[in-house]
Amino acid sequence: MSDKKLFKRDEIINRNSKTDAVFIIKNQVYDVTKFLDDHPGGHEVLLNVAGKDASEDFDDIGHSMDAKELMKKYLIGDLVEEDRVEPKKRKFDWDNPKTENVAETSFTSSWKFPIVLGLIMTVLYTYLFG
Ligand code: HEM
Repeated sequence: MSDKKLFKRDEIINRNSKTDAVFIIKNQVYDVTKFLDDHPGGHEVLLNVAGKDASEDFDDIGHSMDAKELMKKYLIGDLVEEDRVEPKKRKFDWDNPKTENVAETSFTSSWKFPIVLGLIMTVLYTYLFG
């Protein structure tokens, strides 16, 4: 445990083989290469998520407390601060708000138009018939 490392998500993507199987669960990095043959759920499920974030898959199974205790043995480190995500949330690029740059709509199609039109009509009505 003393040699815990910090990893970037990019460093893990290619670690998805039988001889090097690493995945992420809740921002922590696990090397399960030596566990593949011993996993009660089989090695295939682990290889399927190797190189990826397995948080949801791990939770979906509803692993026991024993399993959660056992996983500590395979913990090799954490994700670097900027690659972490809030638990239960999918990774989303909040740092790139360019999509918010929506062009200004024309005045006639905006919500202000009917209000202004209504005001003009009211003033006109009062002026003519009031
Ligand atoms: C280091 C990480 C993991 C450890 C230590 C671990 C450990 C275990 C253990 C001890 C069991 C027996 C049942 C239990 O005690 O809950 C189990 C079952 C299972 N695990 Fe994992 N597991 C890990 C990761 C995963 C991941 C990432 C997946 C899915 C992608 C997965 C899928 C399964 C499945 C399908 C079963 C069989 C459930 C059943 O037969 O009902 N496991 N695992």
